[in-house]
Amino acid sequence: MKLADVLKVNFFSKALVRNNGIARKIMLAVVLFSSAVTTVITAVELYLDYQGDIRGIHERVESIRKVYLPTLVESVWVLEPTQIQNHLNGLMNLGDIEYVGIVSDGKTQWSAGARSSKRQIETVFPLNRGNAGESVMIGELQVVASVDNVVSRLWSKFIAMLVSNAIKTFLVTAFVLLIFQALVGQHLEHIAGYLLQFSKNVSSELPLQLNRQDGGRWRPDALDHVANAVNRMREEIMRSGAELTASNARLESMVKNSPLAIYTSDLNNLVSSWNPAAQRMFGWSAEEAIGHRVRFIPKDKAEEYEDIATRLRNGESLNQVELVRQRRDGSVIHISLSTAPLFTADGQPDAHIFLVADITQRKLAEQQIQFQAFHDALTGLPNRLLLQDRFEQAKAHASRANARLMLLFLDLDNFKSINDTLGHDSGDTFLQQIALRLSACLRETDTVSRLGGDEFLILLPDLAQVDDAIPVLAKLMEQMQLPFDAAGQEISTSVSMGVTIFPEDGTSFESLLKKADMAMYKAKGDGRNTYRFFDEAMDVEAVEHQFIRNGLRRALERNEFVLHYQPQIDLASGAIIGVEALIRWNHPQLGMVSPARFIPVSEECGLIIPIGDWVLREACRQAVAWQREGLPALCMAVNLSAVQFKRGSVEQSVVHALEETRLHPALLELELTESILIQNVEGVLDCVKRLKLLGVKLSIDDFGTGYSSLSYLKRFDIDKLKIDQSFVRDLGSDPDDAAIVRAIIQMARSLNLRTIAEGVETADMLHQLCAFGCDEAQGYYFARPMSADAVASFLRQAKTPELGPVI
Ligand SMILES: Nc1nc2c(ncn2[C@@H]2O[C@H](COP(=O)(O)O[C@H]3[C@@H](O)[C@H](n4cnc5c(=O)[nH]c(N)nc54)O[C@@H]3COP(=O)(O)O)[C@@H](O)[C@H]2O)c(=O)[nH]1
Repeated sequence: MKLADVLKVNFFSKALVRNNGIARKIMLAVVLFSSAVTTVITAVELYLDYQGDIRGIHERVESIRKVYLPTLVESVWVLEPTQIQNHLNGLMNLGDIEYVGIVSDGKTQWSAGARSSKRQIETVFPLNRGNAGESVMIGELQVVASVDNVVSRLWSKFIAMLVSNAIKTFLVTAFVLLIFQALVGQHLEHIAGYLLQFSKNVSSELPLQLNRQDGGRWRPDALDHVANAVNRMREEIMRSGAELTASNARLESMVKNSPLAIYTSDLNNLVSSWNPAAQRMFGWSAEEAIGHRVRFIPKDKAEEYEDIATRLRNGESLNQVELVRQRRDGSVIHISLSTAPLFTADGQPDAHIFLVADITQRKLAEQQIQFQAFHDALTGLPNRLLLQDRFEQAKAHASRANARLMLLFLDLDNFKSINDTLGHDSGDTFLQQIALRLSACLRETDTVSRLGGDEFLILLPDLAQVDDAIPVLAKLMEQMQLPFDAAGQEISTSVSMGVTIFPEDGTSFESLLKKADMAMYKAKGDGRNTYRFFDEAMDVEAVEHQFIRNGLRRALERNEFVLHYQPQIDLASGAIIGVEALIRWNHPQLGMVSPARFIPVSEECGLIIPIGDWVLREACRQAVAWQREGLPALCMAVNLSAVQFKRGSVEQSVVHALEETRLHPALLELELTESILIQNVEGVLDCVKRLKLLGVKLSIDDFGTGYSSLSYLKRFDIDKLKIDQSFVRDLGSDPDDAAIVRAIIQMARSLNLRTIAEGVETADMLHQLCAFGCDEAQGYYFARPMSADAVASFLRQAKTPELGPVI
């Protein structure tokens, strides 16, 4: 815009002044400054003028003294009134003199003019005349000068100056404004317009160009600097804007693709944003959720929700709080919630952000793990941990109520053989049925748990007295004997049960459990299918049991076992035809320990397998050793445990022992118990057949105490029956025992089996046995079990005591 164009603009146009604060301020500043300066200068000028005018008056009055006074004095001396009056009139011509008068003798004698002005300067000159060398005062001259004219003149001058200065100020102001508008204002407006446009459309605006020619003497000037700064700012904003856009896009993508549900709500809990994961997690779409309160609080969680809402209102943040919510379809979802308040620019909370992870799977897994941690996987029954927990609760209650608790330790009597016979799957089904039946026998407040294998533990709480539980025990025993159906197979079983009572038998779970276990073993030992209450004697047995169990493995490693041998006599010839190998444990502290004490323990813990192998090898080795010493070949009888048949490989052990020692198989006799032959009949039968094929002999130990079935004697191809010493012991006194012994011998003869009587202690017994036709005998009457060396000596002496006219 050129100056000419600017001049076309009305000074007081909207653009220039009315809506232009800067212009107004410039105008005001120029006016005020100019006015102030003008006023000061004018005042000084007027003051100096005033001083000059007053000084002029005084000079004129002074000129009267010098010029007019001598003439006037002469005129007054000679009293020439006309001349005096002319003088006075002449004085009136002097400027600003408005009155002159001559006062003599106290009276104004002559005067000219009048005192009319408001402001006056009055001067009095004495009229002195020399006369005869003396100065005589003949009157005085009063001169009054008016100051009004001076003031009036100055006032006019002031007005003129004011007007001229006002015009000058106005013109200068207008000029300054025009110059400002031309040089600055229009460009500022242009910059303002540009920035306005830029703010509306940041990305598409070109750089700022000022509407003026480039170059010039004083360039670059402030406007160029402003324009450059605006352009730099534009670039910075565009760069930041691009970064912000990219960052926003990233953030939006993150929120959109986040596996976490992310949503925000205002302070009234109205949802303000809702990402796709929130839709997937809760079932409400963004359209349905935004602007509403999402109803995902289950009814029973209202209180918990209120608590959280209060904490949020108080500005708290929550970090990974685990909660239960419900989806749109009402299904339950477990979530981990983190939330924090959001703030406005001035720091006021105005919303909340929520980050939610779906932890349903994890929670279910945790519940599953929790369940598994406290339950038995096969039967679903509580496990030992849970039972212990319930025991502790019941104990606390019983202590307060002075009541009793009962702990029952159940063990199935024949589960091992059921498992072996029917297979593990059927065994598992069977255990599940046991669990169901046990649970059905009990109250809701009782707890049945499975310890593992075929062991169950039952807690009966709140018993007023022990007798109250007797019907429960009887019912359990009875129910367990009813047949079970496992995978289409009917199975019969029974249980042995040990019972302990709180507080009589102990107060801690561990001690009651241990004692119940002992009582259960006692029940087993007493023939199974029964229950036993714990008593202190069991405790002693159990301690010893544990002591022996702990020492058994070490005994094998340290060669603490030895074999003793008891001779077996042929009653027809009186010759020693064999020995029975009987194991002993040479215990470092207990001395020689009887097999009756440790064999059952070794059977229980499985160590009977390596021990049995050792016995076989050692017995065979000794038999060969005696032969090598030149002693007669003896038949070596070795006891086999049922456990060796069940868990070990008897056949392999026998083969190894025979191969290793080169003992003739016909000189090895294996003593089996009846119980071995009735378990897993087919398996044992095969094994026994193979053993027979090897050429070894088989005898049935303790015959008469078990099933005494004739059929298996035929099937298993048994060679000899060993009549149990319990019948032999009272042979002379108990006719029943005598009848049994005779019947066994007769039956054996009819089956072509040999018989041997064990526990023969007296000659009477021997004679009676001979009379019944018994083939062989063994007992203290002939010899006690003895060491290998003692047997050798015994054989060498070949001294069989009083066999008499043996048969
Ligand atoms: N599986 C294995 N069992 C074994 C082994 N060695 C022994 N045993 C079994 O231990 C039980 C106890 O045996 P033990 O203390 O050796 O008693 C035997 C004899 O000492 C005893 N006996 C012999 N004659 C008499 C007698 O006149 N009176 C009397 N009171 N006792 C006598 O009898 C036991 C022999 O019994 P048995 O085996 O039935 O012939 C015992 O059951 C042994 O079987 C082993 O190595 N493995």
